[in-house]
Order: sequence, then structure tokens, then C-alpha cells
Amino acid sequence: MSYLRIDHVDKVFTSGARATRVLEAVDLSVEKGRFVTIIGHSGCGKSTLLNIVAGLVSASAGGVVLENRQVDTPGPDRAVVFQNHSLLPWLTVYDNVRLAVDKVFSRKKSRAERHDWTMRNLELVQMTHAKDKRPSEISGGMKQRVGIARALAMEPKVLLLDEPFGALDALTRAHLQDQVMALHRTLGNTVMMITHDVDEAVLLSDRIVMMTNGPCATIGETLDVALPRPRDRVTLSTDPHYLECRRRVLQFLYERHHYVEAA
Ligand SMILES: Nc1ncnc2c1ncn2[C@@H]1O[C@H](COP(=O)(O)OP(=O)(O)OP(=O)(O)O)[C@@H](O)[C@H]1O
Repeated sequence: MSYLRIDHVDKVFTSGARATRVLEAVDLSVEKGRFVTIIGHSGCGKSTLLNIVAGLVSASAGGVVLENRQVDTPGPDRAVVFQNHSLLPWLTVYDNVRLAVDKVFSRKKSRAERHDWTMRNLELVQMTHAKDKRPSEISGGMKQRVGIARALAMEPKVLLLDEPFGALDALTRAHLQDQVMALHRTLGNTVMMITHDVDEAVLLSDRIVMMTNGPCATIGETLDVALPRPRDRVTLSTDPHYLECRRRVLQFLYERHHYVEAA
């Protein structure tokens, strides 16, 4: 039985008399605790799909079911981390996370428990040292870590990551990928992540979902990545299964569904 199910989702955007069908008949089942990445060329509809799961955009047809319940509005059971860190600039790192904790747990946890829980989540991403800083005083990688802490602090059933490392330099990106893998190992969250990066997809995923080009984009192929965890990027760089997964995704993206610039 699937934990998260995207059920025959269509999305049509209309602007005046013009309608564009961005997504068509997207079906996907994700089991609990799995790490799924969605990869596809720019503009194919990945963010639209993630936003439909988040409840931020409504599907034109079909729907999303999480633990047997249809979800069509945003909720703390689906926390989103965006590429451009969406921290509130006037609040400290601590208060950015605490705000989410207060929102979700105001009735369930005491003040002291909410404080402890905020600190616990900052510890998970190794950000307690900067808890009193404001977003403008920390690096891009640190902002993303706080964004991840804020999302995790809501104890979401599904963590939705929309290119969370897209704006970071390669080394920071690698470091954060390792941290996200470690968190996933410790917490066992169900994760749906968008990426453009083939290596990132293979390294992090249990399953890679490859989308065809739009308009009318859909899932062209899925690939299960059966590499044991924990995964080490250096060891994997010569692993035959890793290389085969990488080749399959590259082939899909660059031979079968190569990018066509929109007119
Ligand atoms: N609110 C909207 N109104 C009209 N068209 C939209 C809207 N949001 C997205 N689109 C269009 O839908 C298509 C898919 O956009 P989306 O952002 O989901 O793609 P993407 O695969 O996430 O792209 P990228 O990888 O570049 O972020 C694009 O053609 C985009 O212009």
C-alpha cells in the first residue's frame, strides 16, 4: 500500500484565452520512508508537481493522497524547503524555527518543550552555534540548513525539497547532500526532492522519477537505485551499479528526451 500517491494528476494553466497543459496523467506511488527524486529538463513541470503535493497549487484533474487522505491544501504534514531560502529576514535563526514549532505544536507541547524541540532541530543540522544570528549574517548553505531544520521541526509526513541545493557552490552542496542523507537515515522521513543534477539524484535516491518534456509532461521512466546505505560519494564514483544508474538517467535526459528551448 502506498503512503503517498499522486493519482492521475493533470495541470492546465490558463492565461486569458490560452490554456497550457503542463502536466498530464502523472501517476506516482511512494512508500513510507523512501527518498524519491524528480528529474527533468527546465520548465517540464517539476515544481508544479511538487507544489500540487504541497497543496500550494491545485490539480486540474486527479489528486494526491497521503496516508489514505486526499490532500489539496497546504498542511504541516507536508513541509517544503525551497531553493531560495524562505527564512524571515527579521527573525533570528532560532525564531525562524521556533515560529514553525509554535504554529504546529502550540497545543501539544509546553513552552519548555517547544524550546527544546527547536534546539533539537537546530542541533540536527548543526546550527545551534548561530541560533541568535539573522539570515543576512549566515551563508547560503547555512540558510538552507535552517530551512531544513524548520521543515523537520514540523515532523512532516513528507518532506518536499524543491532544488534545495541549487544555489550553492559544489562543495557546500556535497556537504549538505551528506547531511540530508544522514538525516534521512536517522529520521526515516519520506522525501520527495526536485533536482537537475544526475549525480545528486543517484546518490540520494531510492527511486528516480524521470519526467518527459512539457507541455503535457508526464513520468517517462522510473529507476530504482538499489545501492546500500550509508552511501559514500567517493566509493560510489567507481561502483558499477552507480555508474549504470547514472548512465540510464543521462540517456533518458540527453538521448530520449533532450531539452528543447521553448519557442
Ligand atoms: N502560475 C503559473 N501560471 C502559468 N504558467 C505557469 C505557472 N507556473 C508554472 N507555469 C508554467 O508551467 C511550466 C512548468 O513550470 P515549472 O516551474 O513547474 O517547471 P520546472 O520543471 O520546475 O522548471 P525548472 O526546472 O526550470 O524550475 C512552465 O512552462 C511554466 O512557465
